[in-house]
Amino acid sequence: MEDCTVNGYRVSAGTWLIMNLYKIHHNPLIWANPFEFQPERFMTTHKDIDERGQYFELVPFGSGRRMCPGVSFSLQILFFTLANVLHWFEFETPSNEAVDMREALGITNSKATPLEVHITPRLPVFVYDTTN
Ligand code: HEM
Repeated sequence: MEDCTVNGYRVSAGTWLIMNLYKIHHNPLIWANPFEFQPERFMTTHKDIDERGQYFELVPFGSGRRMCPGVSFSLQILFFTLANVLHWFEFETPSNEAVDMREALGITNSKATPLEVHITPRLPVFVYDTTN
């Protein structure tokens, strides 16, 4: 290990660096309306961005040698679970009001207000019978 200079900043050997992912993921130079929940941006303006640590604008799993080893597992399970839940159930807010997508401050990302939803089966009843 040795001292180095990154972007004009002198960093002494042994310094602990903690990335501010919140700032990176809300950079208005990269993300238009960074505080708006716009998942469609990943199908339009940012459709070619990859979340596996190669594009430093979006690094939810970190990057490099210490990045999350659960990345492939997580991406498969997330899509699989979400697709299943949406296929099996209908989701509605109590009076069909819009979901408040504001965030609360914290180490992990959580909603500012609790999510209230009514969940109803959308398939014929016999499909949910796991004893068959
Ligand atoms: C959506 C789900 C997940 C997200 C967003 C996530 C995110 C992260 C992030 C940001 C790091 C730190 C990477 C770094 O220091 O650069 C990390 C580390 C780690 N993650 Fe995940 N993770 C997820 C799921 C999982 C799962 C399912 C597993 C295990 C089955 C896992 C195991 C680990 C381990 C062991 C580390 C430490 C790696 C190291 O320090 O060398 N993660 N994860």
